[in-house]
Amino acid sequence: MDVIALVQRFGKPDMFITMTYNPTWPEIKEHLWTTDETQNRPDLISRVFRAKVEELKTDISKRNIFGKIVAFMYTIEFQKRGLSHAHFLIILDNEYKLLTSESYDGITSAELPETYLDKKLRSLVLKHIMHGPCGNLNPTNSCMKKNDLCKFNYPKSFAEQITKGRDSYPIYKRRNTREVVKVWEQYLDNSWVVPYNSFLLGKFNCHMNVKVFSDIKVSPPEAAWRLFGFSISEMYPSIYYLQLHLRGQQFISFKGNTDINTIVNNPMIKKTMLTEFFQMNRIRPSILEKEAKEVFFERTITVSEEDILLHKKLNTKQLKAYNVIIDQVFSKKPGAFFIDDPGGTGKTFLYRALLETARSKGYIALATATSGVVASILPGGRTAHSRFKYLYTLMKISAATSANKVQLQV
Ligand SMILES: Nc1ncnc2c1ncn2[C@@H]1O[C@H](COP(=O)(O)OP(=O)(O)OP(=O)(O)O)[C@@H](O)[C@H]1O
Repeated sequence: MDVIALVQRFGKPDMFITMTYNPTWPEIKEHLWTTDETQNRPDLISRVFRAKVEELKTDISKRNIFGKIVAFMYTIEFQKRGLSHAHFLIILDNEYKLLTSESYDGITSAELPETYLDKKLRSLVLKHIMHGPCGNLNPTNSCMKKNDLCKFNYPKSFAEQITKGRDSYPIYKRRNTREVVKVWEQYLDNSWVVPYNSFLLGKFNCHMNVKVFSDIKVSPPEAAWRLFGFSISEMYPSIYYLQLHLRGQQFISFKGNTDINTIVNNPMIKKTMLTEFFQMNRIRPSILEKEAKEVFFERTITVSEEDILLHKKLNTKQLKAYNVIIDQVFSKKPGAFFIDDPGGTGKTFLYRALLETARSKGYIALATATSGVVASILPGGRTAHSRFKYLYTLMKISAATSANKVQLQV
């Protein structure tokens, strides 16, 4: 989402750089103990790799090696076997955009450097930059898909000059010089060279893939979408990051020429999104609101026509219990009653009559049971743990005490 926000503000990225750590970096080698192996020193690898990433970041964002930038972002990823790599996305300032495929040539190359020109660079390309090999030369390479093709489309076709592909991504200049180099016991030519930047490869001495796509054109629907200024992302509910701070230690912004007293006396500087979030939670009567909902729920339980007549149908024993309980309820004195009789003798029938009588007179009658099945046969019934938010601790319960109990509270 953050990257989309950057793209929305500054436009599409111009360059994509992947830097992979090199276990043979001198900074790693010289700090290994004689008994150490690189793979056993993730602490050292991480520190050195971080230093390299920081240096690359400085090259890009402060030394402006590709020109002035308006935005960049990077992520660090770790392959399963631990190879750390950093992906950088760079958005160049309009003035520095590379608007023709030809102008990419100065930034990236996808050919073997000529031996006599730069021996060191050539050895680095052979060491870090050659892809795979894959395909017939090495069918089990990790880039091979099920259809026996390389997912990065290597070996690439030869090209006399840099051109734009059908998808408007560049087809890099990879001339067929007939020159082959022996890498990983295979003879490889320019079709296996991953696009690289000579300066960065020379400086960082590691796998460093540099792709440029300033020139990528947008499709007509995308162009129209952007011209209309339609939003390219939305999320519901919205998520905001709140900047955390201690009490009274929030960042404030003010104009340099503002009098300090004016700043200090401005009531707005005491407010931040975080303080207002706390304030909102203080004001919002969330607990009261919940309670009000519960009361509303209980008061609006509909009593069926059948239940309204129940008290008139009670048998002698039921009526006796009914009268005792109802008298107690309407006398507004507390009381507790335990109804017991064999199954099917009319206990639930009695409870429903009691609930109806109390509710029809405007009382709140809570019907709870220890099991959901029993609760479901009582009008407005709920399990006791749900209604009263009991916290149960698991323990061994004897058969006698596990029988379902019904509780009516008025
Ligand atoms: N006074 C009554 N008049 C008509 N039908 C009744 C009366 N009392 C109970 N019944 C009916 O008898 C059946 C069993 O009653 P009820 O379900 O209330 O028993 P119970 O004691 O709660 O049973 P259990 O303990 O198994 O849950 C129900 O169909 C109920 O409608």
